[in-house]
Amino acid sequence: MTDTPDFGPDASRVRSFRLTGTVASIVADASGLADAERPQLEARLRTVAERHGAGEVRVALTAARSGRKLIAVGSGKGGVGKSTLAANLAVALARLGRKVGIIDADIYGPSQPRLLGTSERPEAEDKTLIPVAAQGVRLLSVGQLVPEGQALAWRGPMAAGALNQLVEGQWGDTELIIVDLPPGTGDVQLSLIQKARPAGAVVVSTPQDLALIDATRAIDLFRKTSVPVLGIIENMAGYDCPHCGQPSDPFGSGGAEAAAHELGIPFLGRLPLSASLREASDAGRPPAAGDGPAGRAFRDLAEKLLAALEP
Ligand SMILES: Nc1ncnc2c1ncn2[C@@H]1O[C@H](COP(=O)(O)OP(=O)(O)OP(=O)(O)O)[C@@H](O)[C@H]1O
Repeated sequence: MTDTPDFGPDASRVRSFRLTGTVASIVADASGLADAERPQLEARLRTVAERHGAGEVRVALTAARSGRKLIAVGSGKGGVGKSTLAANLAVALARLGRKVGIIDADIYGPSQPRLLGTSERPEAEDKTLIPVAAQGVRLLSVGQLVPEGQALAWRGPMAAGALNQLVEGQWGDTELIIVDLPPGTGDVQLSLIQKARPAGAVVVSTPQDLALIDATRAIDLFRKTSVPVLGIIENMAGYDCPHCGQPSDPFGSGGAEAAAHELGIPFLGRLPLSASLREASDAGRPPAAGDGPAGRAFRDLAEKLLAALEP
C-alpha cells in the first residue's frame, strides 16, 4: 500500500497517489482553478512528492475547463429583453436536465439576481467565488461584487477583471454557463467576449428596423471575435390585447427572422410582448420555471439552442 504524503491545503484535490519505486503518480482535481493556477498546483504537488522520496513525479490534473461551454447572450442595444431571455433560457436549459450556470456580466445594469429572485451574496473560498443557487441554476453577478445600488462605471480592464472572477468561480460540474453581456458593441463588450471565450452566442433583437441594425452589429462583433452565432431571438414580437383579444404588432413582426435568413444564421424563435411575462420577471419568478405558454416557448428556444450548440 502506498503511504500518501500530507499535501496540506491541496489534500482535498488529490484523487490518487501512487509511488512505484521512485516514480510518483498523482491525479488531482483542478476544478475551478484559473489557467494560471494549474501549474502552481502542479508545482506544489511535485514538491511534496519529492520530499516524500520520489525521484520522478507524474501529475495528471483532471476537470479541465474545456468540457464546460459558455454561451454569450448579447444585443446591439439596451432594453430589448436580453437579460430576461438569458435568465429564462438558463432556467429552461436546467429543466431539460443540464447543469446550468449564469454569469451576469451586464455592468450597466446587472439584473439577474432580481430576475432569478435572489439577493444572496456569494461566499468565497480561497478567493474563488461560490455561485449562489436560484431557480435550479447557479448564479454569479457583477451586481454581487459591489454594494447594492452602487453604480458600476467600469472601463474595459476593470470589467474584464470582474468577469474573470465570475468565470473562474467554483462552477463544479456546471455544463453550460449563460453569460448575460452588457448591451451594445463597444470595447467593454469586446474585451468581455475575449476574456470569456464563449463557445457560442445568441443575439436578442426586437422586430424594429433600428433594433435589427443594432443586432447586426452585435452579430458582426461575435463574428470578428470568432464566436459562432448560434441564433437570433426576436423579442416583443406582436401583442395580444388583454381587453379586446386582437393581436397587434407595435414593432412590426418577422424582421428578425428575415434578417437571420439574410445573415445565414439560425432563427431560434420569437416571444410576444406580454404583460404577464414582465410582471413575473419583475417579481423574480422566471416564467420558464412554469408550464404556461411562456414556459413552453422558453423550453422550445432552449431545445433549439442545444441543437445549434451540439449539432
Ligand atoms: N417579451 C416581453 N414582454 C414584456 N416585457 C418584456 C419582454 N421582454 C422583456 N420585457 C421587459 O422589458 C424590460 C427590459 O428587459 P431586460 O432588462 O431583459 O432588457 P435588456 O435588453 O437586458 O436591457 P438592459 O439594456 O437594461 O440590460 C424589463 O422590464 C422586462 O421585464
